Amino acid sequence: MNLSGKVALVTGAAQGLGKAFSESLLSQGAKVCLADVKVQQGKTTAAEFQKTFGNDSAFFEKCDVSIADDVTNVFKKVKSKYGQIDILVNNAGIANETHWRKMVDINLVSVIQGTQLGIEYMSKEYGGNGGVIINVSSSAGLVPVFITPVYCAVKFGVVGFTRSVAVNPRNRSTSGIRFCCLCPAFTDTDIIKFKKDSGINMKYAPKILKSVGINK
Ligand SMILES: NC(=O)c1ccc[n+]([C@@H]2O[C@H](COP(=O)([O-])OP(=O)(O)OC[C@H]3O[C@@H](n4cnc5c(N)ncnc54)[C@H](O)[C@@H]3O)[C@@H](O)[C@H]2O)c1
Ligand SMILES: CCCCC[C@H](O)/C=C/C=C\C=C\C=C\[C@@H](O)[C@@H](O)CCCC(=O)O
Repeated sequence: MNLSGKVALVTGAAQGLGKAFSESLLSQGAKVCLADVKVQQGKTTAAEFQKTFGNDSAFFEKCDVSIADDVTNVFKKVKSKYGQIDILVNNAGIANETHWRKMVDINLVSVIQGTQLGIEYMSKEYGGNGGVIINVSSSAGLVPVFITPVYCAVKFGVVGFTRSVAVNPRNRSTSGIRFCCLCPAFTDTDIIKFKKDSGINMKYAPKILKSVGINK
């Protein structure tokens, strides 16, 4: 696919799946804003991409998606630097059942805010070019996972929210935006290196991972 002339905003892009999505977009010609709360990792990733794809191809912006002003700010930054937004990937996420309110904010509330801002910036109805908004849920947004009930709840929420926005007749007819929800299965990134304070039952987590071929 040729994405030259297109501009993407990817949250949680410093590492893991967000980094991989960004690299794929860049390799197809898009410019990418890498938004993440991890400053050092984000800067390193941006420098790596600038070296491969060109200085103006990517930039890092510090953004904690659980802070509403940070999210508003990152959209403004992309618009002022690249002039438009065509592709939005609401990807940032954590797995932590202890700090579950924070997880709801990061994994669900920020996806809702990001999608609403995406519509504001991208919809043809408001002077944008249309495009695509991709919300990253999980296979755990489709099936129950007893060791992570809150993670499951928010990922089910992302699926329900995205599907509802996608079938809104107004969005379908006039926005020019496609709304997609990704539900990846286990992928070997930091999120499945369950930290001790994550509240995720370490007795069962490795067994579930092992059942899909990941030995942790
Ligand atoms: N790896 C898997 O098995 C898997 C499977 C299904 C879905 N997912 C989802 O994919 C997405 C990416 O996860 P990953 O696997 O790459 O894990 P990861 O931990 O490697 O990456 C998550 C990224 O999100 C960032 N992030 C966390 N909190 C943030 C915040 N408040 N503001 C901004 N950025 C923040 C992190 O700094 C990190 O760069 C998540 O939404 C996750 O739930 C992952
Ligand atoms: C444990 C979730 C942490 C986050 C990872 C991420 O989002 C990926 C989740 C993907 C899928 C999860 C599927 C879990 C299924 C289990 O409930 C169960 O069906 C597996 C049964 C294993 C067995 O005993 O055979």
